[in-house]
Amino acid sequence: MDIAVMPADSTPTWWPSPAKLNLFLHVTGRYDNGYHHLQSVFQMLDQGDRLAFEVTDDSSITLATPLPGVPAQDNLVIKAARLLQRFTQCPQGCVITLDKQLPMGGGIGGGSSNAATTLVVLNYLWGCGLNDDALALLGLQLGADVPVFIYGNTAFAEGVGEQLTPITVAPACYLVVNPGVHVSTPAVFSEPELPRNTPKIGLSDYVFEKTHNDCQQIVCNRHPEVAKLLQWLVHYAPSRMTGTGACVFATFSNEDAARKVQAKLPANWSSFVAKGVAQSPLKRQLHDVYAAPDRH
Ligand SMILES: C[C@](O)(CO)[C@H](O)COP(=O)(O)OP(=O)(O)OC[C@H]1O[C@@H](n2ccc(N)nc2=O)[C@H](O)[C@@H]1O
Ligand SMILES: Nc1ncnc2c1ncn2[C@@H]1O[C@H](COP(=O)(O)OP(=O)(O)OP(=O)(O)O)[C@@H](O)[C@H]1O
Repeated sequence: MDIAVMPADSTPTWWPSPAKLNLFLHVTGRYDNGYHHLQSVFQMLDQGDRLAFEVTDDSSITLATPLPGVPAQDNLVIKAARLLQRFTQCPQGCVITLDKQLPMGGGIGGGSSNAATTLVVLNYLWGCGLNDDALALLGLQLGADVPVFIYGNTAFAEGVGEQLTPITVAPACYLVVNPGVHVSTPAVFSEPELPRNTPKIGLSDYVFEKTHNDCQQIVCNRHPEVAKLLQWLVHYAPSRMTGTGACVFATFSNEDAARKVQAKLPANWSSFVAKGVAQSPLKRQLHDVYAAPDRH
């Protein structure tokens, strides 16, 4: 899989829905409701899915491009649109087109990012007038990873992943590889052997080499293909699993180096190369739209 750079000027208007990586993931505790207290760096990427929205005068919300295996009412895009419509009592509806490029359930945030793009863009197109804080609170109802895509910054995260502070990390190009196994996020977080008391670090202490992913060992034990992929990749570059997997990323200083290793990958592992960005392409496009002199 090779993901094309998302165009910002094609017709219909496509809106980016970028992927993220968890550069590290420490589980530092557990809340009474079963959710875990995490520390992480969310790295925004310049690659991802894209969505288009056609506003309708009636209140119907339709997804023109259903995802195989995901009923429309469970699709986070539909859930996000309905949530915003209900919360703002918006009388309008929409037809949504989702161009799915990212592997699903890979720990790269596909569904959460789709939900965030839907909230951000419909807020604009429907003229709801909510600010990012309000949208992030709404998004949190859909998933712990939605707020970071609303704000759209590479960020140090705490809480369940919703307490976000922008962070500057070294520029890098990532080879993201999908080992092709499905890892259930709730299953990883309910594992008795999951380390749950990693000492907290400060934002300024973050160094890739001094951090880790607390979920990685458990996923490697349960899914040998992930362990095999990591062993293969670390031979070429610093590598780690993202989120609760199953995707793994290797870190390079430039695109050429990443593409050289991508060319050597065994054929059974799909992959894409992406640059780390400080601000998500969604936020950049939105900024341009709001800044345009002829916007209505
Ligand atoms: C692990 C990460 O991928 C890191 O980016 C995310 O925090 C997961 O975010 P997400 O997929 O949006 O997660 P949610 O849909 O909110 O939760 C899925 C499941 O993961 C577990 N979960 C999630 C986040 C968290 N801080 N603690 C948890 O224990 C819960 O069992 C929950 O039922
Ligand atoms: N628009 C969507 N895109 C992808 N998955 C969706 C979507 N809507 C609902 N889902 C469901 O959510 C599940 C998780 O998908 P997703 O791609 O968000 O996982 P992920 O990359 O592991 O996310 P995270 O890193 O946030 O945990 C899918 O298996 C699918 O059943």
